[in-house]
Amino acid sequence: MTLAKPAHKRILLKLSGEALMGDDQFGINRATIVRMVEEIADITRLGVEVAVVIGGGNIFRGVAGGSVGMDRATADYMGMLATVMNALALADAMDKQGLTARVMSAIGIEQVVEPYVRPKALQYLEEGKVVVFAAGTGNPFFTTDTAAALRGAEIGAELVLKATKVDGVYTADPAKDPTATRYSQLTFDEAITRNLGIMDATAFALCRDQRLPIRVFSIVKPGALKRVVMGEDEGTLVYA
Ligand SMILES: Nc1ncnc2c1ncn2[C@@H]1O[C@H](COP(=O)(O)OP(=O)(O)O)[C@@H](O)[C@H]1O
Ligand SMILES: O=c1ccn([C@@H]2O[C@H](COP(=O)(O)OP(=O)(O)O)[C@@H](O)[C@H]2O)c(=O)[nH]1
Repeated sequence: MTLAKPAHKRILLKLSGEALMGDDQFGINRATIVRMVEEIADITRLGVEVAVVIGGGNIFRGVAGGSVGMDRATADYMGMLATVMNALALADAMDKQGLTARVMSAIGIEQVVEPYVRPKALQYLEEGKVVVFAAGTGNPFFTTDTAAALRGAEIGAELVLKATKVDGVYTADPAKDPTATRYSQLTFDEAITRNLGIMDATAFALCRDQRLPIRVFSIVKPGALKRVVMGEDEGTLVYA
């Protein structure tokens, strides 16, 4: 008997901060993070090299009231710091479950986490460690979705996996339009011209130019991550 092999060798997983909240209003839900790490551990056991870009919406939303009227760039740096907190929580949960995780930050914060250095990140991945990219792109006016596209391209990932609360890309925001239907696949140009709000246009454009496909899938659905990695039809594929 031959064991099924994963369809991808190296992937970039984007976890939104909101994915860490579980059913809470904001912050990090321990049970949710543990379940997510179990799913990641499952795919690393298949030999898949995993890098993660983590969002910050869960923490940032809790303090966003204080950012009203603030300079946009300053608020964005607060958002980036929120992603660092999530990255530390995620890496801690990974270590507790027997994975070796390394956090790399796009902004200098050496006493807390090591800086992002591309060759070092590649080395960690080759060694089977999970690399968690914190602080997004390190620049205000960007999102962690764009950071996922950027880091995905830099590390030569075969696929960007965007784990969200919805199970794919819909014709309209399913949270607002109950008649919206899900695409099983669509091109980047279609996603951009139809202004489908699931990811920002900068992220889509970067992936399109680098011919780096994205699969949007549900983080809530057990086993979905593994099915995506095995090449099964799950969520929505966005391709060049
Ligand atoms: N066309 C669309 N298809 C699917 N989801 C969409 C679409 N437009 C907007 N969304 C919204 O995008 C969100 C998923 O993105 P995610 O990155 O997880 O959230 P956030 O950016 O708020 O952290 C969903 O909550 C969904 O309501
Ligand atoms: O390259 C980046 C990535 C993130 N952010 C800030 O960090 C916040 C949290 O990131 P994001 O909203 O992408 O997180 P998610 O929605 O995935 O939880 C954003 O709102 C931005 O303010 C930023 O300024 N530059």
